[in-house]
Amino acid sequence: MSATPTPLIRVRGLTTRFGTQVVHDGLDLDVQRGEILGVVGGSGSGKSVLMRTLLGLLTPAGGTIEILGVDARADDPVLRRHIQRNIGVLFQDGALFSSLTVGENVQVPLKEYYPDLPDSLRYELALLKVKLAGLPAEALDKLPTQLSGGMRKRAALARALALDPPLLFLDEPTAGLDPISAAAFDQLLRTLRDALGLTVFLITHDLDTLYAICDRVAVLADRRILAVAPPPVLETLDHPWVQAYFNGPRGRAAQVAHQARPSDQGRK
Ligand SMILES: Nc1ncnc2c1ncn2[C@@H]1O[C@H](COP(=O)(O)OP(=O)(O)OP(=O)(O)O)[C@@H](O)[C@H]1O
Repeated sequence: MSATPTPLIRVRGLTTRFGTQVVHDGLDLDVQRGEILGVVGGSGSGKSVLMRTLLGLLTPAGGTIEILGVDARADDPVLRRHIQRNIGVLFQDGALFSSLTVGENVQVPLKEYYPDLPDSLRYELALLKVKLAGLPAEALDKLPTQLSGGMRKRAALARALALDPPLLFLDEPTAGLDPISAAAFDQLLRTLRDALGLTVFLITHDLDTLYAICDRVAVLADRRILAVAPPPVLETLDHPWVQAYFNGPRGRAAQVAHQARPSDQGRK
């Protein structure tokens, strides 16, 4: 009998609400080790609330959340710190400290978790992460305002990778990027996943991203996860939002573009 692999994220019966507004109602989700899981859903369907709840920034009304095999709702600071130490997060706006250089931004988590690390080593580690995120070494001494939007995303990614987390959360990383920068960012994520064995929870509206790099896509609709499957399977799902999203004009264009790029197929 073969053992079923333990998912890196396991959510059961999650309920979240703000006052009388129910955002999630009995939501279940598994994210498997090593996969890039895309999360899609209409505006206001609760994608960001889900991510913030998984990160422990919002308290749900009910349900269980396990992250890296640990009960993420346990009232235990040691467990909470273990989870925080092992996840990287890239919020939608990048959320870099504007008064710190890119290098100093990347060093923030290193300082927090390894305060005794010599400055020179911390600097070298920050440089490594900046290069890993595809930025030139010169970016290290720049302020976020001195970078383009795409470079800022990469700087935020470098900071998210500072502690070599096995699990990465990204909220719309390609929002606001031009199509070329967005495609380059997608490729970077895929390369990092392949090289570092990362598991990625990725909220996106970007259909190109879904087809180019996501192994599976979770559809958030009607307050729960309606389905989790590769995009070609979701295209056939009989649900009005899913049909409008995957088989609308933009969805069709992404499908055609994906079919024209056979290199995308081999990575699944
Ligand atoms: N802090 C909050 N207080 C009250 N309501 C909130 C709060 N955060 C989110 N909501 C509500 O929860 C619902 C889900 O919001 P959420 O930001 O998760 O949507 P989303 O799916 O990420 O949308 P989008 O794609 O537009 O970013 C919305 O109705 C929103 O107004």
